[in-house]
Amino acid sequence: MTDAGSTTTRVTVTGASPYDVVIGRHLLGELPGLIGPAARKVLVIHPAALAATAEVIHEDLRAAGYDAYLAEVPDAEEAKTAQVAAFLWGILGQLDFTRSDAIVGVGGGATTDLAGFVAATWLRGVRTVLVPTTLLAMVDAAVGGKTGINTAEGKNLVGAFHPPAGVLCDLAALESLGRWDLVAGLAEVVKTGFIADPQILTLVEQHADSLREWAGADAAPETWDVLAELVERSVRVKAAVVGEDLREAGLREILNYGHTLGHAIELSERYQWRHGAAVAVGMVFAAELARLAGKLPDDVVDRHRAILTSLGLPVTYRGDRWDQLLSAMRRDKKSRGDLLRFVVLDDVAEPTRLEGPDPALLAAAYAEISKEPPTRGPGTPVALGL
Ligand SMILES: NC(=O)c1ccc[n+]([C@@H]2O[C@H](COP(=O)([O-])OP(=O)(O)OC[C@H]3O[C@@H](n4cnc5c(N)ncnc54)[C@H](O)[C@@H]3O)[C@@H](O)[C@H]2O)c1
Ligand SMILES: O=C(O)C(=O)C[C@@H](O)[C@H](O)[C@H](O)COP(=O)(O)O
Ligand SMILES: [Zn+2]
Repeated sequence: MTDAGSTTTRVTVTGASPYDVVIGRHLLGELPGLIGPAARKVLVIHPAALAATAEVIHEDLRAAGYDAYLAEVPDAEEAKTAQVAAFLWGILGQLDFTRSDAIVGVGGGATTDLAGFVAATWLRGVRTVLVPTTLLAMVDAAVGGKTGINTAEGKNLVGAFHPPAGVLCDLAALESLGRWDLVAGLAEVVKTGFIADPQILTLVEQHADSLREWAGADAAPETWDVLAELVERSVRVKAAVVGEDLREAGLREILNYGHTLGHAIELSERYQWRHGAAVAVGMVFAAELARLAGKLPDDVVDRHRAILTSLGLPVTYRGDRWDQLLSAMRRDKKSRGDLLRFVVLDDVAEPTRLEGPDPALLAAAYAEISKEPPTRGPGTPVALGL
């Protein structure tokens, strides 16, 4: 237990409908204020793992005078399907939800992506408040209004830009978060460091051991303090970027660093790898690509491997999947026609784009990160990607 994050920080995301990302502890009391007086009905969407938190929210909202309802959805990527979205549309329809009503998403990034998507599409858009409960959702998924679901062909292929009315990052939620989910969230934190905030990289390098061994409620106060600073720094970067470019016309693409290959790996693994683990491999691939293109110095590529490995994140992927991965990467949202486009770095905090790289360059970069396919013997950890 700790009092880290006991002070409340508000980061405003600017744009047509500005909103606050609130970071602190014991924030649920802020929910009615964010939902606003116009709503009468509120649907609280959550996975089973967050049932107790969702029930507290449900009771609070009822006490505040709302007609509140709970909808439990499948865990993790199982939630990000057209079938689950349709299940929720059915509930909203049966409950006569109108445009003045609201949706609350409580959970990790998969839940907030789904809840945001359902809010974006119900009656072409209703108010949504997000309560992220994983590190990854606090620093990235719940902020910025990118919502979506997967299809059989790939990750997040269906979605909408629909900013929330507010985001509550209650750090106390991280007390119950498992070690590998914390580490997966750190991959996006490290991404933010490489694209925009070198101090994040320094902090992670200094505290990698205690972060990797995340002990939740039993973590040392110093580890909590570092985590609170990492959340705030990451949210500030994300807020600044999406405040300037909500619809990913240009600048926002930098947040996709490592995701071109990362999403292809997630598809290849049928979503049994954590998102952050796939993005970790994707960042090393992007770094190798930039190095081979004569952009990125060797030491920055080495720094990618060192920092990700120190957290226990993967930096290689099986060598026998290249054709499949290349084909999946063509459906990346940054592609334009036949042109594959990658976010790469010229240096730390100097993101740029590499457009239409030579296929031989891509294959050479992949050779730098590929390894033999794993043997699935007894004791081989599967399904983690970590
Ligand atoms: N929209 C965006 O801008 C954006 C950004 C980054 C990632 N994403 C998406 O976010 C998803 C990954 O998010 P994630 O890493 O949070 O995964 P997740 O939502 O699958 O959650 C990981 C696991 O943690 C559990 N969990 C959640 N909160 C918990 C808590 N407080 N205590 C214990 N267990 C808890 C969940 O039930 C789940 O099993 C991916 O679908 C990715 O595409 C979206
Ligand atoms: O907010 C963004 O923009 C991002 O790209 C953040 C990513 O971490 C996130 O995984 C996002 O969902 C990827 O978006 P996509 O457009 O590549 O599906
Ligand atoms: Zn991501």
